[in-house]
Amino acid sequence: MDEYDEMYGIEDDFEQQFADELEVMAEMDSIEPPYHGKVSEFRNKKSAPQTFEDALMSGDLPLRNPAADTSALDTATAPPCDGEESLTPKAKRHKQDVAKKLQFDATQDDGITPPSSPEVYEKSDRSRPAFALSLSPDRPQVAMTASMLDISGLAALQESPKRVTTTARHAQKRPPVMGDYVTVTDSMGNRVYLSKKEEEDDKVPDPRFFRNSQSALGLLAVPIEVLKEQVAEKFFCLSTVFSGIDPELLAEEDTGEDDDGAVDEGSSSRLWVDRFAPQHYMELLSDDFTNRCLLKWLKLWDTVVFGRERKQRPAAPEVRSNIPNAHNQNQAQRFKTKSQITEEILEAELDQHKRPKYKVALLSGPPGLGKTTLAHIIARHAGYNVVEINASDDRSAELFQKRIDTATQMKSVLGANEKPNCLVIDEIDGAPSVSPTFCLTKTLYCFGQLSASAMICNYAPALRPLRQQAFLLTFPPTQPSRLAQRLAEIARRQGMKADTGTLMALCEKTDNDIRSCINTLQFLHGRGQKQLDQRVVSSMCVGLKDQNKGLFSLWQEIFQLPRLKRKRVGGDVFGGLEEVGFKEGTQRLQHIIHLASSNGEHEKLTQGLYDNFLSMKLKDPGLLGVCAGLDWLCFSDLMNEWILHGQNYSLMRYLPFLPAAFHYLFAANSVPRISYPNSHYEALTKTQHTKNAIISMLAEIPPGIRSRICLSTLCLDFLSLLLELICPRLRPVNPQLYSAREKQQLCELIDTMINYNLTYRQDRTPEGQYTYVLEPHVEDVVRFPGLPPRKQLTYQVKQLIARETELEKMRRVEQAHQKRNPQRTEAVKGEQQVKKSDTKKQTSRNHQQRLENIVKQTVVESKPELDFFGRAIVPKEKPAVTPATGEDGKVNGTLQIGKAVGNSDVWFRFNEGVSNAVRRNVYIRELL
Ligand SMILES: Nc1ncnc2c1ncn2[C@@H]1O[C@H](COP(=O)(O)OP(=O)(O)OP(=O)(O)O)[C@@H](O)[C@H]1O
Repeated sequence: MDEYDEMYGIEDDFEQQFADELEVMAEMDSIEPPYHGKVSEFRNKKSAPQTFEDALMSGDLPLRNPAADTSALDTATAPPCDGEESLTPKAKRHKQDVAKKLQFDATQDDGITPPSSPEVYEKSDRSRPAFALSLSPDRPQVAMTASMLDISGLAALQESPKRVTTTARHAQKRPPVMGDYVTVTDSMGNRVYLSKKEEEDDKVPDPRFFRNSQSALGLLAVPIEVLKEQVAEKFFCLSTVFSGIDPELLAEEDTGEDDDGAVDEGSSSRLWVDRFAPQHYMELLSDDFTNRCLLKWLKLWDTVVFGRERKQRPAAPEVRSNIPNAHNQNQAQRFKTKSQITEEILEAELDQHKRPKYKVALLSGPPGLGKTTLAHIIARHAGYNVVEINASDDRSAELFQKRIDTATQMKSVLGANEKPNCLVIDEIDGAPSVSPTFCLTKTLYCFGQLSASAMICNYAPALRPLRQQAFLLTFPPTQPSRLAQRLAEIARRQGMKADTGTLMALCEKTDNDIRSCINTLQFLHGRGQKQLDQRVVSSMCVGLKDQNKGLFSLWQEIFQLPRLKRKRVGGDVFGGLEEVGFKEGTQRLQHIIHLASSNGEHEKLTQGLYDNFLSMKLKDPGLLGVCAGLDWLCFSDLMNEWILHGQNYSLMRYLPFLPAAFHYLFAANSVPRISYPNSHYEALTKTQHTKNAIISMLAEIPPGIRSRICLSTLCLDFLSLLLELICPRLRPVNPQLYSAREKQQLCELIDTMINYNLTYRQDRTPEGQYTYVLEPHVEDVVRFPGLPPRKQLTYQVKQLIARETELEKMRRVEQAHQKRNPQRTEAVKGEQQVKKSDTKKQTSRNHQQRLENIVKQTVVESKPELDFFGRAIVPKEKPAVTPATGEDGKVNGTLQIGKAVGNSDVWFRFNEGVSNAVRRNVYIRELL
């Protein structure tokens, strides 16, 4: 308890307050040998009395094993010495007790209180530190081990390599303003503060002890570094247990030294892929062109992100000077390298905001080539803060979108991360299917000026829309020589011996997968394999991530003999297995089965085999191979059916044998030309189309007929005959000109067509010609494509049939309607007639009015009738009729024009002129 506490009567209840924490920390450390005591045990244990001389001696004594030397220090109270390791926290003593028990009389029984701080963390061969403590010049100087003075955390200093001296000269009544100090209370209760002075020491102090003693808050009994190491060790032990690597062997490995002779303990437990991961651009193994392109694309953002103007690329003068004329310039333009073209595209395509046209870069390629590593290194290299999202982690589109928004719209404002973000979306092919397309497409338009984005994926069809908007970079395989060189370096640093040939074989085995190669090396090293040879590598079963080849390469491998064995196999497709020998044959079989099973797309694979096997170069005049292949296809089809019907998926293991059989039947030396299989899709579409046509035809057939035909009967027996029936010989003239027999034939045709729900519909060909097609289009069901129909009706006949069919349908509908509702029909008929007559009257009235007007306006000039010689003819006497004169004395027009015009039921108007219209004789009686 210090002065402050004494003044205010505050009890030092640290132990009570933090008892639980101390307990937990003590338990955590209790597993560490050799101290197993818990805090509670220490609390209950009374420290053995220790004389000051003892303490002095123990401080000056060379370090001993406390177990062996129990006399010097009680095990419970003694600080851990070299040769022992204890992380167990010891009970913290009340400072007051310590102070009170601290006697400077050598004869006093009350010894120095054992240190409360247990921080002895690791084995050390450092000499035990000691303090020279002088209270006052007139008192004898005393030297004591730090372990004896456990005051205010001083105990921690005991492990410090630095020697700390406190002298009475520095004894002050108040705590010194500067520097560290020790508080000392004598038996009289006087408290003084002693400044601490460090003695020179050659050894560099371990920062963790230093920190713990001086700047730590004392919240942790064990420094965080030690805890981290312990966690790392435990994690490593667990990971090795799960991965099957003997931890003891790896422990051995951990003690091994690299060429520098020093081993970083933390790094020994790490995976080699992490340990030897490249840190700089120059350490990348990926193709230089790809690296440069990505860097260049990222640098395009510099103008908007960092405000740096882009340097204009100087023209290549030497190239130009070498080109004498325009023709050669054109040639040079034409023969630009791929890198030149891509770089020019990258330079040219900036939008109006000076941003690259493609806002995202999409890196694709087989696994383990270092795509993610490249994205990280390039982004860091270009001055960005890398924000990585693993798209396969977020299975919902919303979450994925949220993460992207956070990464693109937020920016760290603290510390070293105060840089613009570069969003790296790893495994984008594993994102929820809608996410990549929609979320990212959306994001592309929202991209602020602070973000660029790189996406890493393998191959996924879901990414097709995204590919159109992204700067695409396809990773070529890593060069085996470069990879082997890197592997050799890693092996050398780990003390493994491996020649280049072996490492090249490893590269080939893993398809140049960096991750797989390094992991294999570590695995072999962990098993104690310090010398690698080809035999070891070839006998290894190397696990590869996503090792499935594309369908095309798979078909190619099936139809092509492996390169090494080509000469020996020859062209005999049946004798291949015998000739190459059982072993090689088995290997090929295994290889193809493995490829087919890892691909998983059995259906598509089989379709490819089916579509392509006949176009292979076969030396098989008897077609025995073809028959065998078809047998295998049937077998596979049946198997598939059984699997799906019976849900017996254990049979699926037999499916990859079909590709293996095809390999032995049809594989040849030449490179096969494989086309993507679409016959199945075409057949499926056609079947669907045909079914739809038949179903729509059957749907409208009257029940009386429908009951006698079903789908299969219609297709197999009936339809071809029906199509013959509906093509009678009809003259392409007006049906009114048909003879009675022809009319009868037409009636029957219309009847048949309606009964089988067939008609002709006008259509337009792509060339723009009008034509009539049968509706539903059932002709395709029974006719082979490309063959002309046996009988063909003319356009006019089809038009006639279509029209008559429609009319007949309407008539039938009306009849049916009438039959169903005769009274209502009568009433409607009556109404219609009344309406008709009304309309007629109305019409005639209108006409009458118009005619009357015309008649009124007509001025009939009465000219005297003249004879041949121009003499007036005297009219014969007529019966005396009172001339109907109007009130105005004019002669009535009706009388003069006659009844025919004014009051007749029939009237016409004559239009002068010429007409080419078809003329017909119309009798008045027909009009009445
Ligand atoms: N030049 C190199 N030297 C050593 N190790 C490397 C090198 N390049 C990559 N690696 C290591 O290889 C491993 C695979 O790299 P990375 O994850 O970048 O590949 P990837 O192409 O993204 O693979 P995936 O498609 O499976 O995600 C990483 O652990 C990385 O540390």
